[in-house]
Amino acid sequence: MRRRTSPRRTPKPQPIGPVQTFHVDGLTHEAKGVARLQGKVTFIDGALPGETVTAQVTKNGRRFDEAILTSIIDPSPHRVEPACPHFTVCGGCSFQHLSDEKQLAAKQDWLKGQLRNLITTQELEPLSDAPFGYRRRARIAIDRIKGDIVLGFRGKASSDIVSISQCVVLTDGLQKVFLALKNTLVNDELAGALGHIELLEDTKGVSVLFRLTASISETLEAAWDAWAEKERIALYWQAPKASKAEVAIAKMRHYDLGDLTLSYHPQDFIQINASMNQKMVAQAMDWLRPNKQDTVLDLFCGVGNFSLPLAQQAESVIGVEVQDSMVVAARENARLNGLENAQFIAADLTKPVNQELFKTKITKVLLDPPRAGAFEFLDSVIKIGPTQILYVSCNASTLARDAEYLVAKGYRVERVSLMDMFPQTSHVETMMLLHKKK
Ligand SMILES: C[S@@+](CC[C@H](N)C(=O)[O-])C[C@H]1O[C@@H](n2cnc3c(N)ncnc32)[C@H](O)[C@@H]1O
Ligand code: SF4
Repeated sequence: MRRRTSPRRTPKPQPIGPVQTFHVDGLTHEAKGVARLQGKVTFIDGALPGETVTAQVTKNGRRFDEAILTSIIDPSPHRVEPACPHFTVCGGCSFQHLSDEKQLAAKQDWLKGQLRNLITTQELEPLSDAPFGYRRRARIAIDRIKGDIVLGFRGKASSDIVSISQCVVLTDGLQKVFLALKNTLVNDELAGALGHIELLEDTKGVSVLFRLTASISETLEAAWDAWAEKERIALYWQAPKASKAEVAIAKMRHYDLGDLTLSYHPQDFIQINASMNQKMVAQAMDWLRPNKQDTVLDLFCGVGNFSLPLAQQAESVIGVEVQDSMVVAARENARLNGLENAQFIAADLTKPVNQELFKTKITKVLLDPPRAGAFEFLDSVIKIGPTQILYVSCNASTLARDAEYLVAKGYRVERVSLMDMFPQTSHVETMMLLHKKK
C-alpha cells in the first residue's frame, strides 16, 4: 500500500540566545505575551500581561524578536491551569492558560481595535456559552513518526502532527469516538491508507469520514464497517481523488435548531458550536425582528441555518448560496419544515449579480460570508436598499472593510456583538446590525 508523502514540515523553533528576564505588558491576538528588552518588542508564547518571566529568543527580527517561555517568576492572577494536557504543544488552542473572563476581555479589546473606525458609543455585546466540550466537528490529522502512527492536530510552533490522547474542546460524543478510533487504528493497516479523518456529531449521532489516499481491500473496508456498526457510528468513505458528491449522499445528516430540523451532507458547512449556534440565530432574530411586512434576503445561506428561522417570522425569505448541493438541501429543509415562503437560489456572490434578486422588494438583508467577506456584493446590497443589514462575520478585518463601505454609502452601525464561538482559541465571530440612515 502506497503512503502519501508528508507535507514539508515547519521545524520547531530552537533557542538562539541566553535565558533572559522579561516583564510582560501586553497580549497579542494569538495569545503571545508582549515584552520589551532594550526597547525592542519580544513576543513570548505562553506569557501573560503583568508577569515577570524568563525566556529564550528563538528568532531575531528587524522589528521584533520571538521567544519561548522558560520559567514564570511572578505569575498573573488571571493565569489558570490548562484543562488539556496537550495545550503547550497542540496548535488547536491558544488561550487555555488565561481565565475565561479574561479571554473574553482580551478578545473584546482586540475586536474594538479592529472596528475602531466603526464603533464609538456602541458597547460590544458579548454572547458566550460553555468554555469546553463545544466542538461538534473536527478534522484529525494522521502521520507516521519514527515508524509509529500518530493521530492528532498540527503543533503550536511547528507543522508536525502532535499525538493527542484527549481533546477537551470536543463534545463528549466526539471525545469518546476519538479514543475508540485511535486505539483501534494505530495498529491497523487502514492507518497507512488515510489522508485524514473527519469527526462529526449532530442530532443523529456521531459520524466518521475516512479520507483515503490509497485504495484498500474489500475485506478491510468490511471490517471497519463492522467496527462502526458495533460503535453505533455512521461511517463514510471518501475514495482517493473522490469528490464530495461521491461520498454516500444517501446518508444525509441532520441537526436540530429550535423546533426546526435541518439536513445536510457530512461535508457541507454547518456551524461548529451547536449551542452557540442556537444563541446566535436567536440573537439574529431578536435584532432583525422580521415580521409579515418583510422579505428577507439571506446571503451565503448554506443549508438554511438563518433562512428557515427567518421564514418562520417574515413574509418571505430568499436564500443565496454558491454550492448547488446545499441549495438543494436548503429547499428540502424548507419543505420538510413546512415553510413554503422560503426560496433558494444558487449563485456565486463574487460574480455579477443575479437579476432575480431585484424583482422583489427586499426590506432586510442578512450576510454570513466566508473569511474573504462580501465586498463584491456590497454595491448590489446598496442598490437593493434594505432598511436593515445584519452582518455575521468570522473575520473582523473583512467585516471592518465591508462595514466601513456600507457606512460611507448611507448606513450606520446600530449594534455589535462579540460571539465567543470558539473559547480557548483566538478565533472571534462578530454580529453587526446596520440601519439605513434616514
Ligand atoms: C460562513 S458559511 C455560513 C452558512 C450559513 N449561513 C450557516 O449559518 O450555516 C458561508 C457560506 O457561504 C457559502 N459561499 C462561499 N462562497 C460563496 C460565494 N462566492 N457565493 C455564495 N455563497 C458562497 C459557503 O458555501 C457557505 O455555505
Ligand atoms: S485542540 Fe484539543 S488537544 Fe489541542 S490544545 Fe485544544 S483541547 Fe487540547
